[in-house]
Amino acid sequence: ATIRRTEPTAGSGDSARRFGTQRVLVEPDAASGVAVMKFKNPPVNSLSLELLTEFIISLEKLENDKTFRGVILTSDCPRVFSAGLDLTEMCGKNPAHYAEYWKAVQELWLRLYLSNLVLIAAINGACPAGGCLISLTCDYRILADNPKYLIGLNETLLGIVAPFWFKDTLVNTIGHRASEQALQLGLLFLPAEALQVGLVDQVVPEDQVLSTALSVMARWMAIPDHARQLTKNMMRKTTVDRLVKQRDADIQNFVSFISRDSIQKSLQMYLEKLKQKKG
Ligand SMILES: CCC/C=C/C(=O)SCCNC(=O)CCNC(=O)[C@H](O)C(C)(C)COP(=O)([O-])OP(=O)([O-])OC[C@H]1O[C@@H](n2cnc3c(N)ncnc32)[C@H](O)[C@@H]1OP(=O)([O-])[O-]
Repeated sequence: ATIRRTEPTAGSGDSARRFGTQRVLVEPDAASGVAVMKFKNPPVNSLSLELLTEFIISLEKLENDKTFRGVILTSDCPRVFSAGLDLTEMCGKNPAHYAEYWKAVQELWLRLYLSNLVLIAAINGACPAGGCLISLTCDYRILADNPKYLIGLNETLLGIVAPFWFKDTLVNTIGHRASEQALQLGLLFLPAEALQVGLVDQVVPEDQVLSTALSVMARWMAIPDHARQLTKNMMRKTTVDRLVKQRDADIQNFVSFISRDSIQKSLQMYLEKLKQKKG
């Protein structure tokens, strides 16, 4: 059954009113059935446990509200869509924390990848690693044309390995050979390169990212939901089932990998490098 929450929703006739949480702003438009969801976890929208949790709650709320058929994911932070998984959640913590964190990452991916909603990523900033993964779960990706807005699964550059379901999501989008290179080299693509390899569907001037997302959304919304949803399910369910079948093993695997001294050292060095870069 659908649980209605107390905050005003577009269904209550208050379509201009924002709702959401501290780190996930939701701008609903009841008339069109589209909500814009903006990540607001400054400075770089790293996917902390809090952001993941709030993201899952906001998504569930929209999924349960029949008013909404489409969601545009974008960033409220200037220049960054999302810096990916929060390195501080994976560094210097205990195994129980790593397990809880990883479960939340899995949960978000599982919900996004098979969402009944039309999801469009309006990528208005840098989009590495986990940020790229989120965009890859969407049905369509639009990237702002700015040479600073690199996108890709760069995990190997940090000395870590993208899990098999990150890999599957990439392979489903750009194919096996391109993924093989992109993953091993930890490639971060410039907008034109991302477009060429099929990592994004459109590159547009920065000030047109959201308006383009809205017009693309109109096209997707013109398709009967039922047929579109079943088709999406047909395309993606096998990939999702692979993780569902071995969720616990995947958590164990992550915990033992991330707890290794050598991995902790590389992550700490990477974080240090990020901090020094600032000065
Ligand atoms: C098996 C696991 C799979 C892993 C998947 C992943 O997603 S792994 C993730 C892989 N992700 C990456 O490789 C991306 C790493 N990040 C970047 O490349 C850049 O931050 C940027 C291009 C996103 C933005 O550039 P910019 O010049 O606008 O910003 P800036 O660089 O000056 O940073 C500002 C502050 O944010 C901090 N911080 C940054 N990222 C993270 C993070 N993920 N987490 C936590 N903190 C992070 C940074 O230290 C600094 O902190 P300070 O000094 O204020 O205390």
